[in-house]
Amino acid sequence: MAAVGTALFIALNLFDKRRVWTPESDYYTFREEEEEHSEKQVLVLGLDGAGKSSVLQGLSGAGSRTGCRPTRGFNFISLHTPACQLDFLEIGGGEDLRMCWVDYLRRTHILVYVVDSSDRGRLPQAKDELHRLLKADTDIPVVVLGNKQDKPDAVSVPELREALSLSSVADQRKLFLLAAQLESDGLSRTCSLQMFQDLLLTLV
Ligand SMILES: Nc1nc2c(ncn2[C@@H]2O[C@H](COP(=O)(O)OP(=O)(O)OP(=O)(O)O)[C@@H](O)[C@H]2O)c(=O)[nH]1
Ligand SMILES: [Mg+2]
Repeated sequence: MAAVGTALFIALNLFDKRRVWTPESDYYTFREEEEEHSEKQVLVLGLDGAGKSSVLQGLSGAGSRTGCRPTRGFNFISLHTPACQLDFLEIGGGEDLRMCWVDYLRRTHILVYVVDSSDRGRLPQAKDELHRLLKADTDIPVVVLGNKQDKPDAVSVPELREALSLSSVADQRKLFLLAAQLESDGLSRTCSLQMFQDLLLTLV
């Protein structure tokens, strides 16, 4: 049991520090620069039903947003761009999963936080969860997507800024608020997914 525990610890340590073990020598550290250019992690969070999976589906070009089921655990897609590979990790927004969100900030280059702009009753909760994340990591660039702008009861972008208390966020923080609506064919009008992707590439 102890051996398994030790092996697991070493494996986690190696993964975390990006090192490999060579039998004849000490740890060999990967050339970090090389890695940094190739893969960037984008963490996609937000309350359940906000539209995280739909965004990923749109980005992957999989088409219709209809048919997304609630994410019970994780959802992962990779986008290959000329500049780098963007690895998107969505963690489901259910109450049980929100507790582990902060644990994933550490290995992330950008946080995308999706909000259902039409779910007025849960905007205070969306705000609290967002600020919990902002407090847990004070550096990571954040893109807030005010989603479902197509719905008649959706709050406007200035209202969303107010409801999420974004003006209270420190000036030096890289924080963007974009309006989004994912059409049922997977395209977005107010915030084109291409524009969103381009923004992410400027932030990594
Ligand atoms: N009208 C409208 N509906 C949307 C939009 N984006 C997503 N939806 C719908 O909202 C519902 C929830 O979307 P999901 O993408 O599954 O939400 P999620 O954030 O991944 O939810 P969890 O995985 O449960 O955390 C689905 O029925 C989508 O079709 C949008 O822009 N407009
Ligand atoms: Mg989902």
